[in-house]
Amino acid sequence: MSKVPVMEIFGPTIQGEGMVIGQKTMFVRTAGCDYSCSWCDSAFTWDGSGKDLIKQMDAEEIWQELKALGGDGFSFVTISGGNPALLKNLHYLIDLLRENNIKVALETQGSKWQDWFLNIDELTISPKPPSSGMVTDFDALDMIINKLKEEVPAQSASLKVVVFDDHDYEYAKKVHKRYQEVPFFLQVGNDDNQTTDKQHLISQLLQRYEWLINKSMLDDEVRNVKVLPQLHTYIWGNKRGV
Ligand SMILES: C[S@@+](CC[C@H](N)C(=O)[O-])C[C@H]1O[C@@H](n2cnc3c(N)ncnc32)[C@H](O)[C@@H]1O
Ligand SMILES: Nc1nc2[nH]cc(C(=O)O)c2c(=O)[nH]1
Ligand code: SF4
Ligand SMILES: [Mg+2]
Repeated sequence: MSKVPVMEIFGPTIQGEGMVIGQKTMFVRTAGCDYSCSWCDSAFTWDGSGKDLIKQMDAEEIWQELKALGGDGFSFVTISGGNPALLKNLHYLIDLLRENNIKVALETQGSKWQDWFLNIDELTISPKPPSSGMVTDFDALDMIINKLKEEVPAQSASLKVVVFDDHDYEYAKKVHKRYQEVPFFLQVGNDDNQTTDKQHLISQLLQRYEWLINKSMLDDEVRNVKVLPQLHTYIWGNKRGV
């Protein structure tokens, strides 16, 4: 059977980000990423610090672990990473979840295509702004968005750009203009993803959220946008596995 590297399985919790924010969901976080964003809040999936936690698991083992944690109390699973789009054989898990009437969401940065994207109910593509230190391959992203447009209903995919500063905001606008027909989300960047001082973190994040709201509300060129925080950080701060 085909195995994939799993970093953590957790839940039930709320989806804290993007198009289905607030949704009760389980999470499967895969290991490994082709990027190394300066502010990655899940760097343990790729920087070596979490390597002892990685388990090679097949679809059935992951499903059993999800059920052991979530019992009968879930109908939604979110796959994140790292970049789960590096894993060609993830389709075994996606198919097994769907056979069990589970809706599947997946988070990826839009650097790599997999044919199984077409079987994801809620696909979030999160291209990375300049503050990440990464450079977007717009040829790859064009290809991904075009394929999705041809094959699946527009509502099931969305673009989510994390914004830390003015440069990131300009980048986000460029992405929105390029793919106007794709639902577009701006997300507040967390630039202090190590602190355990939750109250301080929340007040910082609220200020950043207000900044991002003000900026986009005053911008006539950005009309159809949803501006969101990372909701889970307001409840649990930088805690892992929530
Ligand atoms: C950890 S990534 C994993 C999935 C995929 N590699 C990606 O980046 O889309 C999940 C989401 O968290 C976002 N994220 C990571 N670090 C963040 C931070 N410090 N502040 C806000 N969002 C962050 C990413 O932009 C992405 O949308
Ligand atoms: N609650 C919760 N919501 C999330 N949405 C996206 C997450 C991620 O790390 O991909 C995430 C996460 O780690 N926790
Ligand atoms: S692409 Fe996602 S997982 Fe990879 S480094 Fe960037 S934020 Fe982290
Ligand atoms: Mg996260």
